[in-house]
Amino acid sequence: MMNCSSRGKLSSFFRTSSSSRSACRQYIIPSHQPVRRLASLAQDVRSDSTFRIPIVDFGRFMSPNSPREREDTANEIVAAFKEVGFVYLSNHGISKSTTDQVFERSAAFFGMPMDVKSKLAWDDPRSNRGYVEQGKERVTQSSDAAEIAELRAKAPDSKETMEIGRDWDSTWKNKWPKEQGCPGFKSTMLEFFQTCHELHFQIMRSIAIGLDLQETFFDDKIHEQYHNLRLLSYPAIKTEILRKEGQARAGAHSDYGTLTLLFQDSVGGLEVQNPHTQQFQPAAPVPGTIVVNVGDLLSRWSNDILRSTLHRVVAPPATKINDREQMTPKRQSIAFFCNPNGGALVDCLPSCHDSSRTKKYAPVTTEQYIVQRLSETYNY
Ligand SMILES: O=C(O)CCC(=O)C(=O)O
Ligand SMILES: [Fe+2]
Repeated sequence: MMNCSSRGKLSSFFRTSSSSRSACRQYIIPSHQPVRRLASLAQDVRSDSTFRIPIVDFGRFMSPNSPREREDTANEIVAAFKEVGFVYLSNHGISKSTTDQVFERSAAFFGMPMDVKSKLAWDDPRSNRGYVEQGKERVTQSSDAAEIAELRAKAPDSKETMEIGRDWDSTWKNKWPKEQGCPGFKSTMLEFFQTCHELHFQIMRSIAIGLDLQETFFDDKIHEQYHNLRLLSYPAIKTEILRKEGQARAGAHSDYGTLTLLFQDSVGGLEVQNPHTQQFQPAAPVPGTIVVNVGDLLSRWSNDILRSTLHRVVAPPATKINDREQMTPKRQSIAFFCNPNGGALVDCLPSCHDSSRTKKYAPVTTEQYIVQRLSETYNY
């Protein structure tokens, strides 16, 4: 597997890809020279009937046929993030067997008895590690403590999660279950954490190119793995409960960091707000792809040129249990929340402001920003 020190040897990373296309190509040394260009806005996603989250073939970035193809792919990704804030990435280099194994170990974790999981409880937003039982988090855009507490009491998110951070942090320790309680859990999650970190690193390179920055602009600002791997489990629930006013598996929210890599099972229910009409549209699972979306810190870094788009998880088409009642099946997803380094100062990117577009936000460090957001939405 690739690590930070072997970043140059990307072809070996992609040899594990299921894509024969990427497997047989040679990695091309970055040749991008920044050129100032005006943002081009696609027009075809602006009505609800044409709204779509584009599918981008990331193999064309990682193992391109020409430097031009690589740059075109970077531009496609950035265009999607400007317009929609979301893309589906295909040929991303993470194999199906890897994600199957992560989903399987995640299901085994949530299947453990509650008293075992409770001993691993999440208890501090600075750590952001551990098990979160149903009702503890209410994702929302509100930052008013009283309003969030009321929402949490009335309509808590119907999900449980397990949060995992970098394992070598000197201050904060991951809360691992005992090996015999959930065999292979820790090693599977640690390997996946590294794999997702590496993919984030490459997507950020594509964003640098698409924003006319040096390709390596973000490298030393995102290499410390200040990320959060979140395993999500949404239990089966009567559909009528989910359809009540304000109820959802996860309420409408944006994510906090640079990018989120989202792996979902086949159940569905994820919806993304069309930023042009404010209507929520399904982001149905597309086999073999990862959903990637921009978070608030990257949006802020780019002076809102890249969109951090609201999304939520609601009831997908339901299964009937009798004439009157329907059941929404259980659902699993895995979100890898990518962040800049904790101490990185997120100040407007050089290519995102000039005399006609001034800086909208004060600089903030990643740590200040993320801890503030987490303390607002959790009850602990
Ligand atoms: O479960 C999903 O599909 C999305 C979860 C999500 O958006 C989040 O945890 O931030
Ligand atoms: Fe999210």
